[in-house]
Amino acid sequence: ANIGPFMTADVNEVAGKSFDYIVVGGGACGCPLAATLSKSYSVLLVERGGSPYGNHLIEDESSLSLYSLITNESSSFAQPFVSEDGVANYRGRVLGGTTAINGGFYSRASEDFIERAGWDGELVKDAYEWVESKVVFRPYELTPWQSAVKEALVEAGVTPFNGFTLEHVEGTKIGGRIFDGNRKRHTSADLLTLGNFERLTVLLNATVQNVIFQHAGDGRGPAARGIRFINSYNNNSDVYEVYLNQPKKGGSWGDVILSAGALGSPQILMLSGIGPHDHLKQLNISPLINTTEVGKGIQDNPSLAFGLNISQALQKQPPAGAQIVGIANDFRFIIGSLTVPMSLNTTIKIISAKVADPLSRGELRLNSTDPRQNPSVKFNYFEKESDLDECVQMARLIERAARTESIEKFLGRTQSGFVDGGASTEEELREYCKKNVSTIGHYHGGCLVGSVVDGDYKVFGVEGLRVLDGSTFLDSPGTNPMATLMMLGRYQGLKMLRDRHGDK
Ligand SMILES: Cc1cc2nc3c(=O)[nH]c(=O)nc-3n(C[C@H](O)[C@H](O)[C@H](O)COP(=O)(O)OP(=O)(O)OC[C@H]3O[C@@H](n4cnc5c(N)ncnc54)[C@H](O)[C@@H]3O)c2cc1C
Repeated sequence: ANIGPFMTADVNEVAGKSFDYIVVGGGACGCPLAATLSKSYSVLLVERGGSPYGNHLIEDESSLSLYSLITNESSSFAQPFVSEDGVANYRGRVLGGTTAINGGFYSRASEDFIERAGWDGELVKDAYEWVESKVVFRPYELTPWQSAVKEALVEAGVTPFNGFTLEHVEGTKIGGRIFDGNRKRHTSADLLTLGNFERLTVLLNATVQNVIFQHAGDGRGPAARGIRFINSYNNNSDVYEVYLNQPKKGGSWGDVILSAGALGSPQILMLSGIGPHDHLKQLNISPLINTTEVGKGIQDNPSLAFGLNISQALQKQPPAGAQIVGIANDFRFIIGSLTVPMSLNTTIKIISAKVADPLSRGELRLNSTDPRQNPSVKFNYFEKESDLDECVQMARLIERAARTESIEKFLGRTQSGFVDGGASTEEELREYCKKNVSTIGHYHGGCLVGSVVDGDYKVFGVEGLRVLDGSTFLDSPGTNPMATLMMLGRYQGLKMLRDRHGDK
């Protein structure tokens, strides 16, 4: 259902063909990028998963996170992975990427983030608005629970109350959502409908293995000329290729752009021979460029989830995302509440929060040369002592919010604290953080701007290859990242069109 004329899952329709641009990964960033480039050029978007359309586990807010009860590593649309730290996590494996499985809360980056990134403020604004015109909705009515959460956050000192805003401002706010008024999820895949159908091809169920390079021999680095991919879901070893179009006389080549996410893009670079050579040698991958920084700097925001003590009647309420979020303690903590599944027909209400700017960073390495398998990731939560100090303060904020009158009145019960009645000691909370650190999926980094890619997201040392997704971020933007990732796909697509038109 709803599969556009430009989508196919038949490899034979595209194998051996050439396109002006090849985008790898149809997630938050890849879809708006492919749609934008298709205005003037032929574009192939290759996605390892299937279509999100017609899948109620993706589309219905009342199925939020139900996938966590039924996933498997090799085929489900939410691919589970456990980091070496022992924390369970997910990555989208479907057109729409992680926007098809996330909490759906939408918030722009701060002006400060945009300035530090060196982006053009006007173009950023246009790009956000383009995204918002299609997939972002304002919750006109708060659910009774989210109303209580709003009161509780204000009572806990997360002030001022800012009403509805898409901006990253201190205090408590009603934010945008990718769930519409009928509680139906929209994903970044909807942005493809803003592209030019004549020039856009989307290939589903195809996992990209590596980039094909040509050695120009003119003193410049090797140049990307296409990609190799395999079928995601059958076990045959057939490998297919597609190529970049040869430019017309005097013209320039297009690019291969990796938008496979913080785990996928460093993985494909390494499988293409771009990474730390000593590591690639262990897997018998022929080295191309010794970029030791690939896979480095990957990071996740340490989070805590506090399960509220609720009645059996409330446990029957369906899953639901957040409408309210608090930005607390001088932007250091992001706090909100979700209703998440415990079993197929019961839910629990959690207050969860993340440390917004942790200092600890980790590393991604390959486990195998099979691109269908998860790479191994270690986030090194709390490697830096200050992140643990932050976690303790965040735990106290959560306890304070959980023990407000607003929450107790709504739930009709007194809430305890993380460790005891809510008066846990510093030492107890430190131990608690170490043992119970969790994630809200905002992991990023692995192909950082400045070390793996330049300011135009071009991979250092080679021609015609870019990375554009969360793997390029040093920090998670704003309240949460998807808004800025979708914006960036549009923004960078427009810049690439301008730069190339300028060439002509
Ligand atoms: C549980 C959870 C809840 C979240 N909640 C929110 C929220 O409420 N608000 C918010 O702003 N953010 C949220 N996020 C984060 C946000 O969704 C992600 O940061 C964002 O989607 C990442 O975008 P991306 O483009 O980097 O990667 P993705 O969106 O993950 O896209 C990568 C795409 O590449 C594809 N791919 C990977 N490897 C290959 C390959 N080899 N070949 C072909 N295709 C490939 C994948 O299948 C995927 O479609 C959440 C994340 C999680 C996990």
